[in-house]
Amino acid sequence: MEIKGLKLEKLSQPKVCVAIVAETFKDFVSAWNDTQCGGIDLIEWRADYYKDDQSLVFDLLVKEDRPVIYTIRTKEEGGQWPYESIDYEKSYKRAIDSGVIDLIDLEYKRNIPNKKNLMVRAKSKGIKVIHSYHDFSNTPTLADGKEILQELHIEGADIVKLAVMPHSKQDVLRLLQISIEANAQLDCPIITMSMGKTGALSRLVGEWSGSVVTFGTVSVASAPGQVAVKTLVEGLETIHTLYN
Ligand SMILES: O=C1C[C@@](O)(C(=O)O)C[C@@H](O)[C@@H]1O
Repeated sequence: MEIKGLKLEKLSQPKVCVAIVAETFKDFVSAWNDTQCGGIDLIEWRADYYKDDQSLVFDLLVKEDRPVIYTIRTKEEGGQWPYESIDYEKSYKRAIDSGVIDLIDLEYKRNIPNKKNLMVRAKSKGIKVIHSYHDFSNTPTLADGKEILQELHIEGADIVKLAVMPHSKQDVLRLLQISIEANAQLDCPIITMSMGKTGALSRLVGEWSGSVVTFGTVSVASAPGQVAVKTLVEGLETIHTLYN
C-alpha cells in the first residue's frame, strides 16, 4: 500500500508516526513544528484533544507532505471525546471532505453511527481507513486477538490496528504472536502494540512481528509506553540491518 509516496509493506521497517495531541491551534502549530525533526514518516492528528476551530488545522495541513491520519479517540479507548457527542460523525465527515487527510482511524468497539457510510465516503476520496481496537486493561488470548483483527478487516478496513495493555512479559509475547499469525493470515497491513513500559519492546520489532507503523513521541505521548522518536528510529534501523 502506498500513501503520498510512503510505502506500508508487510515485514519491512515500520514507519514512524507521531500523534499531535494539542488542545489549541497555537499548541498544534508548535507540536507540528516539533515533528519536523526528521525520522517521522506520518503524523496523526488526535482531534479528540482539540478544542479550537478545526478549519485552522485543515488550512495548515495543506502544507504537509507526509500522510496525515485523522483520529477521534473516545474516553473508553484512551481518548478525550465523550462518545455520546453528536459531533462525532460530523467531524469525520468534515475531515474526509477537507482534502488534506490521507487516513482516518475509526474505533471498532464504539458503535459509531453510520460507520459503514463513513468508510465508503472516505474510500471514495482515496482516503484509507484504519480500523482499530484498544484495550487499556488487558491483552486478549491468542484466539481472541486474531479474531478481533480478522473482524476489523471484514468490516471493511484497509489497515487494522490492535493496541492492548500487558500485565506481564508473557502478555507482550502473546501480542507479538497474535501479530505474527494475523499478519500471515490477513491480506491487509496490520499495526499492533503492547502499551506501557512493559510493552515498549513491541514498538520496535514490527519488521519481525509484522506491524507496519509504530507510534513514537517528540513531546507529549498519546499513549503509555511510546518511545522517543530518536531512540525508536535507531532501534528500527538496527533491527532492519539484522534482516537485510
Ligand atoms: O491507536 C493508536 C496507537 C496508540 O494508542 C499507541 O499505543 O501508540 C496511540 C494513538 O494515538 C493511536 O491512535
